[in-house]
Formats: sequence, structure tokens, C-alpha cells
Amino acid sequence: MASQLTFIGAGNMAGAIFAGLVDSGYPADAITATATHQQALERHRARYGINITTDNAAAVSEADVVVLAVKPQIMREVCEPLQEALQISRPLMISVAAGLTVDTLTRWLGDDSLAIIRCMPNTPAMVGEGAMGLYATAAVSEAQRELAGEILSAVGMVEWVEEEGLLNAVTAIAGSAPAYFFYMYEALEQAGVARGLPQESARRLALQTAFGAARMARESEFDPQTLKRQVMSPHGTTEEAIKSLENAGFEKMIDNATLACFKRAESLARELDDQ
Ligand SMILES: NC(=O)C1=CN([C@@H]2O[C@H](COP(=O)(O)OP(=O)(O)OC[C@H]3O[C@@H](n4cnc5c(N)ncnc54)[C@H](O)[C@@H]3O)[C@@H](O)[C@H]2O)C=CC1
Ligand SMILES: O=C(O)[C@@H]1CCC=N1
Repeated sequence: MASQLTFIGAGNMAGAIFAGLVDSGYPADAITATATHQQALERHRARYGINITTDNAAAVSEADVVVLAVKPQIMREVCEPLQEALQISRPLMISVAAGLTVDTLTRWLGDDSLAIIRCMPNTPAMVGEGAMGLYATAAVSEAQRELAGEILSAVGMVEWVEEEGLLNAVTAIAGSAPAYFFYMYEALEQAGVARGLPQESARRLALQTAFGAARMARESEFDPQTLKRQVMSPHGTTEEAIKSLENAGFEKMIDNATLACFKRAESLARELDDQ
């Protein structure tokens, strides 16, 4: 029988994971999602067939696994009232919150013997193509590790990290990174329009190029540098484009962006710890 999964929070990230799970065949009646607004929950029930409630404690008291998926800034007010219910079910806790450390979370959950896994997922989990970093505390048993890996690998690829701090690096290159690719998609579409293409046509071309490049990279034996070189004919068009990107400091820009993301995860951790 499938483990009872409760999602506390049913927004972008939780929604992406439970949508991906249901699509991959996870039984919808073993999934419960909570949120502040009944109306948003009703939409999820209609679309995915999952159970819904606005009562967090009730949802937790019946869970084998609880996924904490509210914004980090409200995690404390959500966690503290769950303490009693957690003693009934003693579920495996999975937090997807950026920056929130196990120490801070443990303090808010009021029990340092709870098994906690921190997960840094990304929204492509919605289509089964997520990329996730996972970190397990010492209280997590081998069976719970396997369970988390099994559930989450249904919505994407899973990388375990052995140091909690590395989740900030996962946030920088995976958790937040779909937005970088969407930004590139947006910019390519605009560039196509600037070069005279109709907007819809530019959008379709940019999107298929992103999809084709990603799929080709995944299925190919070559590293990214080689794949890039294969498009660049000597003295051709791509070489000019890549030179222009290099001159504009493209790699430095990506490095700076991921560093800013990484540092924000660290500062978020400090802010939350001070709460
Ligand atoms: N959006 C993303 O791409 C990613 C988000 N995350 C993490 O996921 C978490 C959620 O982020 P999003 O889904 O983007 O936020 P969101 O704003 O889309 O969703 C938050 C959800 O929490 C619910 N909520 C608020 N107060 C609540 C309460 N007292 N009880 C129950 N539910 C409550 C809201 O109704 C909403 O469904 C954050 O901690 C974030 O760091 C992690 C990786 C990627
Ligand atoms: O922007 C954020 O804080 C969340 C965490 C990773 C992606 N979205």
C-alpha cells in the first residue's frame, strides 16, 4: 500500500510535486494537501483527485510522510502548532523550504528525534523532469531514505548530498535555475521578434530549440563544451554569437547570479534561525 503523503502548502512547488506524482501513477487518494484557501484546494481536488483540507494538524496526524511546502518566512507559525499531531503519527518530514536549516526546523517542530529530510526540488517536477538535492539527518533510517528517494524520483532525478550546506549550491543551479532558462527563453523570443519574426513563431522556435538542446545533451555522450563546438562552424554564424556572449561576460554573469542565489539561501538561513 502507498505511503500516506501530506503536503502542508499547495502552491507552486507542492503543486508541481503532487501533480507529477499523480501523473506518474501515485494513488491520488494517498495524497492530502493543505492550504489557507479552500478555493485553491478545490481546484487541486478537481484536477488531480487528491484529498484536501485546511486543517494542517488533522492532515499530519494521519501521514506517513509530511512535505513542508510553505514559504520559509511562515514556516515557524505553520510548524509549531503541528507538534502534538506529529507525536501521533511520527511521520518522515521532508522540507522543501529554501534556506531553512534542520536545526531551526527541529526547534520549531519541538522534537529532535524526528526524521527530517531536506529537499531542494524544482518546478519541472510537475512534468516528471525535476532535479532535486536531498539531505538526510542522522535520525532518518535507511528505509526512510529509500522511501523518500522512491517517492521523489517519480518526479525527477535525485542527488543526495552529504553536507547540508551543499543544498544551497543545489538551489543555485537547480532549485532556482528553471527561472534562468525561462529568462533565456523570454530573451530569445524577444530577440526573434527584434529580428523580424512574428512573436508566436519566435516563441515556438525558441522553445523547441531549448527542448531539443536539453534532450540532445541528455542523450549524447558529449560534454557541454563539445556540444557547443559542434554547432560552431569555423568563421560561421554561431562563433560570432558565442564571441559576443563571451565579450559580454556571459559566464561571469551566470557565476554572479548563482553566487547571489547561494548567498541569499545562506542569509535566509540566518534570518530564519533568528526567528
Ligand atoms: N517555487 C519554486 O520553484 C520552489 C520553491 N521551493 C520552496 O517551496 C516552498 C513553497 O514555495 P512556493 O510553492 O513557491 O510558494 P507558494 O506561495 O506558491 O505556495 C505556498 C502555499 O502555502 C500555503 N500556505 C500558506 N500558509 C499556510 C498555512 N498556514 N497552512 C497551510 N498552507 C499554507 C498557501 O496557501 C500556498 O498553497 C518555499 O519554502 C520555497 O522555498 C523550493 C524549490 C523551488
Ligand atoms: O525563489 C525561491 O526562494 C524559491 C526557492 C528555490 C526556487 N524558488
